[in-house]
Amino acid sequence: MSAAYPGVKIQRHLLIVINPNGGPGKAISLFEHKVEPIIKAARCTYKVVHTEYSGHALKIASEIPLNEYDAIVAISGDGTLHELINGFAQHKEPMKAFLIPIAPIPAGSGNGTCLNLLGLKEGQDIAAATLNVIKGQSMPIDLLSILQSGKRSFSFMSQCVGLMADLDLGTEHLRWMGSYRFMYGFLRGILTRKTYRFKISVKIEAADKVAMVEALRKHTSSVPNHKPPPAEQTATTLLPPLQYANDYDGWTTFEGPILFLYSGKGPYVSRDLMQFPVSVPNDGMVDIVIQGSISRAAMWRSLDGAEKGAAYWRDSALYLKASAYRLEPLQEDGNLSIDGERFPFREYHAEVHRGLATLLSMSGRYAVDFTLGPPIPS
Ligand SMILES: Nc1ncnc2c1ncn2[C@@H]1O[C@H](COP(=O)(O)OP(=O)(O)OP(=O)(O)O)[C@@H](O)[C@H]1O
Repeated sequence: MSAAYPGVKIQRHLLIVINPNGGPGKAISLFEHKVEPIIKAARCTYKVVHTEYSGHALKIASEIPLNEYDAIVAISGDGTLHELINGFAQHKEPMKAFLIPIAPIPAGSGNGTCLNLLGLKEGQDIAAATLNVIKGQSMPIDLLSILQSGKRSFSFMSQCVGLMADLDLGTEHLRWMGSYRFMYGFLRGILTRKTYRFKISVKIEAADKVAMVEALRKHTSSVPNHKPPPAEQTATTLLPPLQYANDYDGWTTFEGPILFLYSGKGPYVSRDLMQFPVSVPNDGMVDIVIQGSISRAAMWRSLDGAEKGAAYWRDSALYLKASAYRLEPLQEDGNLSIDGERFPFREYHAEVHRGLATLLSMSGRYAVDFTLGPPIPS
């Protein structure tokens, strides 16, 4: 048994949160037919809760008893994970709540987190995700504070405006299409080729694409870090303070019409798009892509290799790593998507907190390879 469960507690006690409405609406049947037989065979014990309304997962996480569950399993999409993280933030002991690992099982439309944890081949594989529930190890992940109109929330995955927000939030009525709705939204975006005006201020930590790939290689070849969090995380009951909300010393500002800004953690945002190929779970930085206006033909060509991160090397796309940034729309209407959820289209401040939350992972890093090198000059 100890060889089969190296460094891992045997027979975990789990809280299983199922969103019956996520993605194509098959979460309950996936649980009963695929997940439950495996966790029963592994002799895990568990309590099952079905989310009954939007915000229910947040409430569950905000009231979760500490020291009872070894993990929360979310049979859902990324929206439910967003709620669980924000529920932990509202817990009376948030720093301890954040130490409860979350293990997602893909039952939504995008399932970017599962793709990042399990890789492209197994990202939709319910058995592989369930194995991670049973045997995965804690992996600290960075979170971003999002401060908007004085209200603070947390993002674990992505923030986007412009085309990439329109193709997500503007296609919500097409959830039945699964991840194909994102492709439909992109094709619609090619036709309209709409640009947006923003003021974007960034505390840049890295901007050299070749050096960022080298840093990724170093990370992938290092031993994964499953160490418990530093003592200061568990010693305090307070959320980490915002360091840069009023300090813009040394920030860089961009202004002008752009196609989109997409920022976040984790290489895949969907099966068809490796948006942040050099993202690392807990480097304390958010990856930011700012895409300037390009022709319809170039937009069309950008689909080629998008699932392998080909856009990373595109000259028209600025790729930055930052510890904080601020985005201010310079126009009235638009969509702001944070972890796939709709937020008011207003100014916000974003700031990274290193390794604040915890996911379960078999490998201790994103199970994603970025193999494309820079284009050879012609
Ligand atoms: N019983 C319910 N009725 C209505 N909405 C619900 C219910 N339970 C959960 N929700 C809401 O469903 C939303 C979507 O959930 P989820 O993220 O699980 O799937 P998804 O959005 O299809 O997947 P993805 O985020 O990967 O696109 C969440 O914002 C959640 O608040």
